[in-house]
Amino acid sequence: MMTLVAGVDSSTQNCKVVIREVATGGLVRSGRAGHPPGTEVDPACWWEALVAAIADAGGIDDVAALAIAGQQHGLIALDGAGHVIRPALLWNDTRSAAAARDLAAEVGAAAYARRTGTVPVASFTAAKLRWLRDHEPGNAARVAAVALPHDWLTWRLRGYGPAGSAPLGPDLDALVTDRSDASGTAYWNPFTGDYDLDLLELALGHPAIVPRVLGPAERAGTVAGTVAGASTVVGPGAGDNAGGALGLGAASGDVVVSIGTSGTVFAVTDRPTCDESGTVAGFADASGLFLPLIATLNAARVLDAVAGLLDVDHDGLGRLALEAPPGAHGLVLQPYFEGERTPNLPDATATLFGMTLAATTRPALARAAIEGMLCGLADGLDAVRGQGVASERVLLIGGAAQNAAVQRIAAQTFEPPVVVPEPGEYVADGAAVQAAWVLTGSRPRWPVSIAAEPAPDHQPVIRRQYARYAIGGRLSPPATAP
Ligand SMILES: Nc1ncnc2c1ncn2[C@@H]1O[C@H](COP(=O)(O)OP(=O)(O)O)[C@@H](O)[C@H]1O
Ligand SMILES: O=C(CO)[C@@H](O)[C@H](O)COP(=O)(O)O
Repeated sequence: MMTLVAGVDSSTQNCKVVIREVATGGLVRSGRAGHPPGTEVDPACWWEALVAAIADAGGIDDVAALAIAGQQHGLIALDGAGHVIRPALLWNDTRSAAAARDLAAEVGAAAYARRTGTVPVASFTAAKLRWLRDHEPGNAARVAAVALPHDWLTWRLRGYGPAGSAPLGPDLDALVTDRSDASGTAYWNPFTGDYDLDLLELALGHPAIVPRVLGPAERAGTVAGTVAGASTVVGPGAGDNAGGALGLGAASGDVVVSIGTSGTVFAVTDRPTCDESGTVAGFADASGLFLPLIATLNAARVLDAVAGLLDVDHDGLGRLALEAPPGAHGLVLQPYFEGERTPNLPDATATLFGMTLAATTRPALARAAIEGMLCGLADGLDAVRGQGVASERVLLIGGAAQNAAVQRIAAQTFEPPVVVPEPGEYVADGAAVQAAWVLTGSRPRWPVSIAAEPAPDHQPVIRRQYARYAIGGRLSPPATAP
């Protein structure tokens, strides 16, 4: 009989479940369910989506182990009885920008980076705790424990929750997490592997329980009968980007560029990084190593918005974009629709530059949208490379990576060769890899095939034009002059 494992990606827009065979990695079943929009979400919606996505995947009664990866940084504040105090503040909620600046100023940016590998920006959990202390002191005073989305879902799945609504009750000491998600809190130290609880207290104003950090293949427990039998082993889970790296089996020389709700650029390294400018976050990965990363707030949804404006679907947007030449006749979209995190401009809005009569066409706008989104990621790639990370190839994943025009324009924007793994849910796959690792004690190396390798076609005009309109300065000089 096949031994099956499940991996979950509780991402910003959806919950996705894959069920794979341990021996081969073959996909057996999958499911998904939607999440509500917005940057403030009741975690109960994520629990409902998890239950629905598991049901959509045919249930997990025949699954031997499961792990949950999820969107990073989101603040789930719990009271002493295990109740969620207020809707979670997500990674892309920028109301905590001033709180992040305050924390960085109080500790000193360089000292903060040396203690956590990161300098606070609005996305990080510590900044959200400080915002809570400053704006909702009554709620802040009630905080007994702080969890991230994947920690809380893992706790719920194991049977914990508010008294009366969960079989094992509100045991806050049973909360667990992993290194990768702990490293996104800005109160965990990737150099020592310990929490820096003075920083949590500085942010929140008082101590709180934090999830115990498990190793990459440590058991979190078992499912206690809510959606499955009692024998399904549960892994520690991971932040979604670390999950993606695990699912791809990213190795030295691979830089992953993910174009989902967030845009991210990251690589697995054997040494932690410490960027005192705060551009590159010095995260941990899900295999015991490290994950230097930059994230942008404006990625696939830039294309969703411009496709909507042009009244075309994603393929139509791609077709239009390829009708315009590289550089889109000088039209540049600086795509800060949601503010921006890299560069750190939380209050910015999007701007269209270079409008001439020749450039004011549907094809030029479609291309400018794709180029602008990719230029933000290319600047991030330079910053990651600036931390000494090798970049022999770019692995392009995430919803928008399936778009043929995005693939082709990526090969015109990034300098390293671009490869596109076969369409898949690599974050959920990484969680499934972890589940198999926890179950068997050895990390599986399931094959990942490459679906496309767009021909190298670097077009310096794209980044040169974009850089002309940069606000907040370039993140770092390009690796070679355009
Ligand atoms: N062919 C496509 N071209 C461009 N964008 C796409 C395409 N397919 C999906 N998307 C977009 O990708 C996003 C979802 O990507 P995904 O990586 O699943 O995101 P997340 O994990 O952040 O929820 C959505 O905004 C969706 O509209
Ligand atoms: O904030 C970050 C990484 O630091 C984001 O990457 C979130 O983890 C959300 O990811 P998606 O939902 O876009 O996959």
